[in-house]
Parts: sequence; structure tokens; C-alpha cells
Amino acid sequence: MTDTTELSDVDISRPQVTLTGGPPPGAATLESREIGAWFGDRLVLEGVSLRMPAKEVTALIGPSGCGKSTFLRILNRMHELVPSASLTGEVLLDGQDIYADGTRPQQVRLRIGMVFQKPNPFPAMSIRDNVLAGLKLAGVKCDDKNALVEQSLERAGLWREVRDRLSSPGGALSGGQQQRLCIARSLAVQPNVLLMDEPCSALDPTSTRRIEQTIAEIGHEVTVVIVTHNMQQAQRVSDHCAFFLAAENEPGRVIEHGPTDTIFNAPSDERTFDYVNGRFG
Ligand SMILES: Nc1ncnc2c1ncn2[C@@H]1O[C@H](COP(=O)(O)OP(=O)(O)OP(=O)(O)O)[C@@H](O)[C@H]1O
Repeated sequence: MTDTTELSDVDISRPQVTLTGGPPPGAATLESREIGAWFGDRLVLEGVSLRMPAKEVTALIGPSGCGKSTFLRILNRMHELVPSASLTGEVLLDGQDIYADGTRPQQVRLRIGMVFQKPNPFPAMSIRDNVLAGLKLAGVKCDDKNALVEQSLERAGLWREVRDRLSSPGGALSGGQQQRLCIARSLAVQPNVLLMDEPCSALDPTSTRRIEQTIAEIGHEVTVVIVTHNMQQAQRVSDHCAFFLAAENEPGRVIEHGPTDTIFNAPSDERTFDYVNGRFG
């Protein structure tokens, strides 16, 4: 599928549709402080302190197994879904600890959405209902569902391709379209942060480029944190980069983080230089 829609064709300037019971409006800054993570008695992450600024895109890069996905899942309380998992440290969303006593994980996940490696729309459900699915699950009310569907699909860069077939099943779309449908579903609840775990790894180059355009668009409205193995992609889409590395039999740590340009062109650590230049990993 070739998509020729250009960024400038998409109108994302309209005010957001009003939701009742949804997250407070706007992007939020996410900050981790001294995160440590275990599976059983195995420490897989240590001392991860990272600030992911509002309305900017932060890429998490590093070799396989260094804890990037684990860290991402800690950021919206999905790590605790693994029975043997535990953690230490704090995650602050605009200064509030998402692990504070009395904070419900479902409420956190409404504010901090997640898009996975493999697109996971409800295949038999219509495109329209897929977009609205997150609202239903969270009990969020919307005053104009048609406008919300259009706006969410537009923000995800899919509206023009599906506007004439909103009642077709989500499973009938191409892989790249399904991934954009999942992004639209996440955006429909108007989250403050969107986490993306290798969102393009199952997609062809054209679909990958379209998702990268989508990230460029939404990255100015919502905070984005993306895990990627693709160094060109990290350079293209992110404002900031964090390089994770786990030495042999050691937990993963952040070796270096900073503006993407610095990480790729003038890193301060030799291991970062070697990794971004493809010398290992
Ligand atoms: N559910 C789990 N149970 C036990 N160990 C796990 C589990 N998930 C991940 N791990 C371990 O935690 C460590 C970090 O894994 P994680 O998937 O976070 O790394 P990653 O950097 O995202 O890797 P990749 O780039 O390959 O996706 C690895 O050693 C992995 O084997």
C-alpha cells in the first residue's frame, strides 16, 4: 500500500473533542528516578533515571536484552502484570508518582497509552468501534463520537484511507494501517503520554515511513517514548535518546542520554559511539 498523504494535508489544529472521565488535557512530562527491576531474583535494570519531556519524542535504544521494553512497561504499570516482577524507584507523571498508594493502574494506563510491536486491533470489530474501544473499556464518555473517530484517525494518519469504510472490520486493513488504527485507538482517550514498543518492526518500509510521519505529527501534542532497534529511525523521529546497555551478567543501565543529535554525532561515552555506529548489538 502506497500512501501519498503529506503532513501538510492533515488538519490537526482543531480543538480536541471533549471527553468526560478522561485524562487531564495536554502532554505531560514523565520522569523515572533510580528505577530498578527484577524478574524473580534476577535484577534486569538498575539506577535508571530519565526525564522524558512533554511534547517531545524520546527514543530508547540499545542491544537486545538490555531492558528497554521492561523499562517502557514500568512507565505505565504493565511490569507488575508479570507475576514474578518487582521494582524499586519512582515514576513521576508531571511530578506525581504513578506508583503512589491508592493510584489505580487502569487510571495510569489511561493517561499513559501503549502501542505494541505487533498491531493488535480487534479484528472482527469495525474500524470505528476499534477507535472507540479504549473509551468503552475505561468508562470515558464522549459528547461527539463521530468527531472523535475522525479526529483520532486523522491524527494517526489513517482518516483519508478509511473514511469511506468505517464499518469494515479492523482485521481487513493492511499491517501498517492496523498499526495506525491502534495508534488512533490509543489517541482517542487523549492520553498525556504515548509509549511505543518497536511499533514498526513488523511493517514494510512504506508503512514504517507513514508511522514515522504520524509520530512526527503527534510528537508535538503528546509526549512520546519509543523503543527502536533502528538507528535511522531513532535519528529521524526523536528529540532525545537514551542508550541502554547491559554488560555480561549485569543489569541494564542507561549509559548516556541527551539530545538525539549529540547521542549520534558527539556522544561522550565510547560504548554509545560504537553502538550508534553499528559496531555491536
Ligand atoms: N517476563 C519475563 N520473565 C523473565 N525475564 C524476563 C521477562 N521479560 C524480560 N525478561 C528478561 O529481562 C531482560 C530485559 O528484557 P527486555 O525485553 O526488557 O529487553 P529489551 O532491551 O527490550 O530487549 P529486545 O530489544 O530484545 O526487545 C532480559 O534478560 C529478559 O530475558
